Amino acid sequence: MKTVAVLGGGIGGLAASFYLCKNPQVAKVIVLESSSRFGGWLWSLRRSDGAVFELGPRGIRPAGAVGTNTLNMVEDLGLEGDILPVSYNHVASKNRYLYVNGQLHKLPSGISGILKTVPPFSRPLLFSLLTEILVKKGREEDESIHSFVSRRLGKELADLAMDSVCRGVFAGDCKKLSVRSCFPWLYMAEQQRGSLTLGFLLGSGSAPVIVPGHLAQRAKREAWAQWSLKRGVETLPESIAEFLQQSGKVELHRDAAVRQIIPTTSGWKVHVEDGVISADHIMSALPAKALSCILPPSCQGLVQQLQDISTVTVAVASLEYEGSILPVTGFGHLVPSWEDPGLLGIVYDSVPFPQHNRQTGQTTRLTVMMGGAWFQNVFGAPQAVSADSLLARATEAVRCHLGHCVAPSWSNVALHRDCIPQYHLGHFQRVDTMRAFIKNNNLLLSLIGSAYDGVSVNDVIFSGRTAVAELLGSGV
Ligand SMILES: Cc1cc2nc3c(=O)[nH]c(=O)nc-3n(C[C@H](O)[C@H](O)[C@H](O)COP(=O)(O)OP(=O)(O)OC[C@H]3O[C@@H](n4cnc5c(N)ncnc54)[C@H](O)[C@@H]3O)c2cc1C
Ligand SMILES: C=CC1=C(C)c2cc3[nH]c(cc4nc(cc5[nH]c(cc1n2)c(C)c5CCC(=O)O)C(CCC(=O)O)=C4C)c(C)c3C=C
Repeated sequence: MKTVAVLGGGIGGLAASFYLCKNPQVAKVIVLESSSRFGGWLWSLRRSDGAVFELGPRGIRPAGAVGTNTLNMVEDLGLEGDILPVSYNHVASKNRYLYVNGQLHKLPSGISGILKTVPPFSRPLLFSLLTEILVKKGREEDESIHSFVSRRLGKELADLAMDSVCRGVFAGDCKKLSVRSCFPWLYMAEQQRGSLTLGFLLGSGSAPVIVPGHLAQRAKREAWAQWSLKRGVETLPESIAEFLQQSGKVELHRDAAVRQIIPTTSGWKVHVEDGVISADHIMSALPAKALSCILPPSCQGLVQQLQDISTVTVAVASLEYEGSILPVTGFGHLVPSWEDPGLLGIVYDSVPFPQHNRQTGQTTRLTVMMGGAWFQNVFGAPQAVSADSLLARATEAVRCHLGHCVAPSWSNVALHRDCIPQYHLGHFQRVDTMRAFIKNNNLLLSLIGSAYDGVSVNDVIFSGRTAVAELLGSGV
């Protein structure tokens, strides 16, 4: 019977513990989290008047195997009654904007959208998609997202669309991010079908098969594009923690920073501030740098690779306005890096999730996100930036982009240091090298969380499930 130490109580560590806990081969799970709360970046600021402001993820996509897997977990936790779905027909799914040349532009959607020229683009999307079929397959093992999309679909789509999408998923620079690691389905479509258009039409890659439960079937039937929970997405880690607590098999430790881990002949010694814990196996759901700092010198090969995975800092300004202030309606808008490097975009939170508005009176909730890969250049060192200057920058963006000059009635600024890993060129090799090091040195260690195999909440939960299946050799 195994004792497994799970390092990190973000959604990755909690998801791994959830799957471990359900497996009869596991006797005990010890979760060690350095901060005073579980959930990591899943963080919902709840006000006493009922308003909810998401400081991290705000909507989770149900699509694909990883989306189905998360919904199965949500159903298992009994959270079905708390779900807030947003369907593909909802205005928040249909209307997404780019802020280009000082104006908001609705992105093309539906068949008619790809047939005509829609500004800021200079030709119909269909033209780029058809000519793409004739483009030769790339020969590089990896390529930046910008280079890949320029080569296949043209520089305009790379500069406008992909530049913005990378800021809205990785807060990152598409000229540095790896297409193979950030968008594996794009890479696979070219590899297997020789074209993104054909890959999209005919399918490519081999997705794992996850049997959908009732909730995932409902999501498909009702065509959900994304979902949240009544009291915010933080309800998910809270419910997992409650489930783990009730299992009787799991010890949950907050304020328990792991200082060092040392391999022994049969497992590990895990050093925390006030003692040492023995474990047969470690699942690390820590940020890559945090893991690199606690490994012993004998793991130098692993330490260097972990340190090479960089991260970026994002400032999140949550703003509440009285009344309905938006000139357009939709999910929000993204800003390409050449338009304004420091301002990533604005999410119109009250459009997809009006249920999170204050219960009395009409309000508009917005989130302005700033920094990312451009943080240092635009704002300077994160530790020296004041919340007031970030708030001023955020309200200025609302004035400039949305034409609303009145100050917000409530605001909150959060600085998320090193919150999102950057899968730069060669990331897949780094991850392969690390896993080979672990295998060759017989280390009883699994690497999970956003640093390796995908940054979305779904990917991170799935990484926990995969690690447990690999450890215990069975379905979970
Ligand atoms: C602003 C923002 C918006 C996002 N939006 C979306 C979105 O819309 N959709 C989506 O799918 N994803 C989104 N994401 C991404 C997603 O939220 C993250 O990738 C995911 O939550 C990462 O989970 P994790 O468990 O891997 O890491 P983390 O949440 O970073 O958890 C790691 C944990 O380890 C702990 N820790 C660190 N060092 C130690 C130590 N020495 N000992 C013990 N514990 C330690 C930390 O305190 C933390 O709790 C967003 C992220 C951010 C920051
Ligand atoms: C720190 C990372 C992120 C920032 C900054 C961010 C800002 C931001 N995002 C949107 C719009 C969308 N984001 C979507 C999904 C999504 N966003 C992030 C991270 C950040 N977003 C992640 C990790 C994901 C999950 C991606 C996945 O594969 O599931 C979506 C949904 C995507 C879709 O349905 O196609 C939208 C839309 C804006 C406007 C914004 C503003 C700065």
